[in-house]
Amino acid sequence: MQKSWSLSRASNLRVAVPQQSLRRMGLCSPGGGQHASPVVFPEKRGSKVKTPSSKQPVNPTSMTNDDLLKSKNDEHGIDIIGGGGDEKSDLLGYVVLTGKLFPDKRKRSDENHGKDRRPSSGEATTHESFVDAKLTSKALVWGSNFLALDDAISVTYITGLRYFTVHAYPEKRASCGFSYFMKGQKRSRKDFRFVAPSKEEAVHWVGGFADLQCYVNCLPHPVSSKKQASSELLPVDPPPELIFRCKNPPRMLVILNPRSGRGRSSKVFYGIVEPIFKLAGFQLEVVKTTSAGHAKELASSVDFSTCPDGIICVGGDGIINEVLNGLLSRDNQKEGISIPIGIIPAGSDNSLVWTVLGVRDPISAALAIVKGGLTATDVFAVEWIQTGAIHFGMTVSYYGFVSDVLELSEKYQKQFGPLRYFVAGFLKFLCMPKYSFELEYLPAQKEDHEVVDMADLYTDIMKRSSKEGLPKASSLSSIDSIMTPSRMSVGDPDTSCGSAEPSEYVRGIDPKSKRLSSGRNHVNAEPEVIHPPNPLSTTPNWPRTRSKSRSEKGWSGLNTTSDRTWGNAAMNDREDISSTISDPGPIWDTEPKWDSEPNWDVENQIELPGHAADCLEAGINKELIPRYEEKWVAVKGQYLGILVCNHACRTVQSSHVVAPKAEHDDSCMDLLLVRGSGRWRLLRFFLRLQMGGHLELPYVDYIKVKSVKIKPGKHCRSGCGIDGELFPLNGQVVSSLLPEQCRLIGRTLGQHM
Ligand SMILES: Nc1ncnc2c1ncn2[C@@H]1O[C@H](COP(=O)(O)OP(=O)(O)OP(=O)(O)O)[C@@H](O)[C@H]1O
Repeated sequence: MQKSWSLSRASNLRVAVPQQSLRRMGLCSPGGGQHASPVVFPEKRGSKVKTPSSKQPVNPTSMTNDDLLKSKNDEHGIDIIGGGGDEKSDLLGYVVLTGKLFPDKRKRSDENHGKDRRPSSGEATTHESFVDAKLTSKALVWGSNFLALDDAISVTYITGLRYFTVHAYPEKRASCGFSYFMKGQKRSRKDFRFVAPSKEEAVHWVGGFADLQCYVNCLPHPVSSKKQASSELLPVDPPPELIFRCKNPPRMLVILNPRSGRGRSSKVFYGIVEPIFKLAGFQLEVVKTTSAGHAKELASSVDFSTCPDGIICVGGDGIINEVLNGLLSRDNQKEGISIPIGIIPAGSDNSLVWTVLGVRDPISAALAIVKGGLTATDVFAVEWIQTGAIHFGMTVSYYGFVSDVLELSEKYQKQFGPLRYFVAGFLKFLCMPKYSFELEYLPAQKEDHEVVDMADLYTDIMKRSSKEGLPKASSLSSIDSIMTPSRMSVGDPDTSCGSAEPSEYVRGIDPKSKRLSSGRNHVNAEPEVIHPPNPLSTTPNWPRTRSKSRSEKGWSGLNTTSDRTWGNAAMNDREDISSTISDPGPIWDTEPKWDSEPNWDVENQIELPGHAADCLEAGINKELIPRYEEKWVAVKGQYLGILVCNHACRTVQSSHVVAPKAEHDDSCMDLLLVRGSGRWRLLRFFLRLQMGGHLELPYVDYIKVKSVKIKPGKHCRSGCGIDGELFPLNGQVVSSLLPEQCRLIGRTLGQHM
């Protein structure tokens, strides 16, 4: 009877356990999770460990919260108090184990000495001293107390004793108003020690935690270990792995950037994070980087058998980017991208882990890693068309003002640390140049899946990047060496030798050029021009007037205007008008600034791959060349900024996001265009960004795209920032997603079960 319960319990658990890294979820005993606990205990006394009732497993989705609470109260008299009872019952999941426990709140001096401290009379010897306790798939509930398993790291149990300790990092409760100031240090360690009515029941409780993938640190009984030392003939406790279905301790490589966060990353790791990993039984090999590029080198060459469970990056977004590029520069890139990446935020900017997993403090990040699970995340590649160099990223690539700030901020790294972006931003703001770009983008639409064969792209880009080697990731601290030609490294995008032709990768994205490259260069002229901002148009300076712009709003889905439904179109219109008063003016009300540059079209002709020649050959009026078969949209002009976001890009300083509709795994990138020039526009943009209203500005376009090609105007000097790394932008780059996603370790806290 009891055994069959064990079996059903195990199978229930298997259903309940989320799809965590299977490698990480390997079980100690040979049978893995397939067998029942070898330990069978008779039911005992009034405080027996109860088998789940016929109602169980409790399916919280099929019961109302009231039902759930009522049934719990009826069965065991468990009183969940503290407000938000409904909320807590939602958190309970299904019941794994019920029984009695005595919460031992006294400080233990004998904790690690293995003495089975007998509760003093009146403490726990009587049945009444124990409280009802319940272990569910999501929480441990005892009396009126509640511990979410998401907050629990591990359980320590000394074999043969009847108490055990649950180690946890619950959130500190901040009195209202103070929570803001507690950001980043909301959790602290708490050890909960429980005495079970008997040793057998203690084992059962600990086994329940093990079943729920909580690491069990099982220590030998000190007496038996002493005896064992003195005589091999004396019986010893059975090895813990025979009792508990513990998960194998994960083995990982830690790459720590000691320069991150103004040098605080070592403190963060050794002082805060490492103890958590130790408690959770992790086996870590820690390597501190010695220079920029070291992390990439490590990731490109590490033997995965030494860190089968992943690589943990301690630092900012820069170190993660290095690791990603290192993994993708390996011979076996598919294996490289499949290696899970854990992130401990310890740098000045940690947008990736903050946005994707919702954690921004090191303790929560470590908890997310301990809890496991994987979060698939898109990876984008930026390719320099002329050189063929490729750099990968997971957060954002940007051009214009922001990349200039990134460049200038390098100068102030030592003086100002994380504030350097603000200082550089202010200085750049005072002497702001004009940025002109030509860009083409492929809006994300259903049909795009048919047009773009991402698998081909992937094979191609992987083959090429493997053969040619990826460019060296350049840190902020080595911006000078990137920007100064004489000091450029071989792998840098700008110096790599390559064909001036767009690569196969680019052709793959652009079916037109793919066709041309394979000699099939006929044009299927369509009867209708659906794309007024045709870059090949002989009519200069579109869009010129407000009325034209308005009419453009009627196009279906292929232009920036219609894509503004992500913003607020009505608001845009109002903003358009108001902005003419205070602004230099919306782009369609005044001559666009780029119009004032003489001979823009002569100097900055858009050279669509093969397209112009094709048109001329065919003798077709360029104005009438339809482009919608490819669905690429081409625009050009002055842009304060171009941001191609892979996820929402939450900034550490504010709770607002740059790209509100972006998802890290939606196979799309979100293109943000801040049109025009001038300080006032820029200031308005940043102010509205702080309030989350930047998309409503009339000069901001927001488009979901599959791919973007960006080329700086002739007199435009702008870099290309990728996840905080800066590269020169001399010539066209194309940004697209890889079909393979990388895997971040952890899930948004609270979504583990
Ligand atoms: N030991 C090292 N010495 C100097 N630079 C390093 C070292 N290790 C890594 N780097 C470089 O430091 C850069 C920044 O790293 P990271 O993003 O981890 O920290 P950060 O504090 O967020 O810094 P930043 O804000 O400059 O990005 C990376 O681009 C990386 O190439």
